Amino acid sequence: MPVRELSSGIYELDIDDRKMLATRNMIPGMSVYGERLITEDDTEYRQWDPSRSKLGAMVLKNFDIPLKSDSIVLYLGAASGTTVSHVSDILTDGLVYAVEFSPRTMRDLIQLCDQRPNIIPILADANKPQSYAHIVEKADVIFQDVAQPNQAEIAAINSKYFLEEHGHLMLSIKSRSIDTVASPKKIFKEEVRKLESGFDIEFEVLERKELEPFHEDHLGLVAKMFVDDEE
Ligand SMILES: C[S@@+](CC[C@H](N)C(=O)[O-])C[C@H]1O[C@@H](n2cnc3c(N)ncnc32)[C@H](O)[C@@H]1O
Repeated sequence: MPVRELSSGIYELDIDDRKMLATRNMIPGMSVYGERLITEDDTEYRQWDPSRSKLGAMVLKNFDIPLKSDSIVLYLGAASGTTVSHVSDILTDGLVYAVEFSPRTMRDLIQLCDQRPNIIPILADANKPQSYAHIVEKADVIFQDVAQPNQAEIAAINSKYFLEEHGHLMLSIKSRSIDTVASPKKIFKEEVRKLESGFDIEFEVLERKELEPFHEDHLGLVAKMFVDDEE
């Protein structure tokens, strides 16, 4: 079975002429959300369903994914850990701080963390980074999937607290969480404008693409914090 590494720790498997996105399973034999496990050359892979993961969709939309095996990641909107589990597979020498504010969902996430020591679960509101600033270290990547009307603002305040100077912000923006009637394109344009110049820190947007057909009315975005090296 042909296996191709698309990005650090992210693979495309060719099974019966069908391409499948996957990560290497950190805990062989255990699936997390009923996904398929495939073994090839003594390595077990876990199927990664892009329609259940904005990050998975961003991989298939050919974003340049800034995750490395030793990255420190702050993940906002972890839910029960579907996507966080794949980030955990990718970060063989790194760590993911997973923030989620629903206590019920957090219970599932904690079970996942029992098996995966590189996930640190944090029950907190991403609007209040000061409430977890004593736990979280500086991050190479902030990934945010909170589906809230003030997504850009949440991204900015967390970046201010936690993003390394040359780190990356990855964002999934759901237009309907911001405005149910306005056109998604208009909403995305305004969110990009806010990130570029709406806060006291500025971002340089490196890539932005809509996540269809995997997620309707969602924009994926990768940005860098703007740092004036001449100061
Ligand atoms: C779309 S789901 C995330 C799915 C997840 N990223 C995945 O791919 O597996 C959004 C999650 O963000 C959480 N959330 C929303 N607002 C939040 C906030 N202010 N702070 C922390 N979590 C939040 C919700 O409870 C929900 O679990």
